[in-house]
Amino acid sequence: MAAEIIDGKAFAASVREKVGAQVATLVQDHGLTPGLAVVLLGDDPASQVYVRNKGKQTREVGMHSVEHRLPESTSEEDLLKLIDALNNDPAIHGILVQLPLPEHLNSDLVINAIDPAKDVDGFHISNVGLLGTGQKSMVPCTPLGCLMMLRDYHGSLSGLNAVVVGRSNIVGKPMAQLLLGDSCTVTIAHSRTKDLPSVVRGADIVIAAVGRPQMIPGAWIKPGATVIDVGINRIPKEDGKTRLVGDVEFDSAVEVAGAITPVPGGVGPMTIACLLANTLTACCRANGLPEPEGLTA
Ligand SMILES: Nc1nc(=O)c2c([nH]1)NC[C@@H]1CN(c3ccc(C(=O)N[C@@H](CCC(=O)O)C(=O)O)cc3)C=[N+]21
Repeated sequence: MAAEIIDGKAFAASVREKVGAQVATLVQDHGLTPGLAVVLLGDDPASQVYVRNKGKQTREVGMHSVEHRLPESTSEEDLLKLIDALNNDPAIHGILVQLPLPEHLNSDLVINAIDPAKDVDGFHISNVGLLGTGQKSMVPCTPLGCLMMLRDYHGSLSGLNAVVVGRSNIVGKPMAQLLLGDSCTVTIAHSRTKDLPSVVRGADIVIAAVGRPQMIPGAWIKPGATVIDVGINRIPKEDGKTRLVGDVEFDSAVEVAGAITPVPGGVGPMTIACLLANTLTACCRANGLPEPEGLTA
């Protein structure tokens, strides 16, 4: 029997609706408008895709949106100056510096220059440490979106075997922390993992975040497992155009899994919705207000 399709696009719309409602309350009751600043250097194609949808959605939920597009050649000094200005701007509650940064910049240094309270990507070393020790933090958007969909589908995740394929700082590692926080038994697999198919076959939950198109076939999936496909890969079609595929071979996996997220329309839209949720959270915390409901980890 074919898997249930987890509709990330619809789920993201419901998250944005919640965000929008709580933003309206903030504006009305407290005269506060959450503000998000996105800093983009150069013209990385993946980042372009992301920015296109993001600015529009930020305004749609009633937030203040600022975009800083800088040349690829921007110096570290100039970028740090901009971050410092945004850190000190009371109208800005969230700062996102698009990754990857150009080669000549040290991304660790740049990310760690962001005020951790405004680090809506959750990439600052303080937020990484807080998440790793189970303390209140800003949680990276993609793993947060995956967690929301998993909780919605399963109810409790307690005791489930979760395999995260991919060990990046932006998805794999924080995803593993969140699943551990929800009492999953977590395995982080990667390119050097021995017998990856059998590791994946042990999973009740598979998080595919390797960045290799259609790498995980249905034959690796345990029947009935939940498959969350984080990959967004553009591959050529026969007609010379391109199409988006995930890290999972959808057509075979959908026949075996119990539930699966599609690409596009799965994790991607949830990432942007969670960025808006994090901006709202940052605004509430900055003003000593209660955490937004149903939008944090
Ligand atoms: N600091 C930082 N944080 C990020 O979160 C970040 C980043 N840098 N750099 C670039 C990547 C890329 N990324 C995407 C998010 C959503 C979609 C998305 O919504 N995709 C749609 C498809 C869009 C299309 O049709 O092309 C979908 O999956 O359905 C795509 C890509 C966030 N990124």
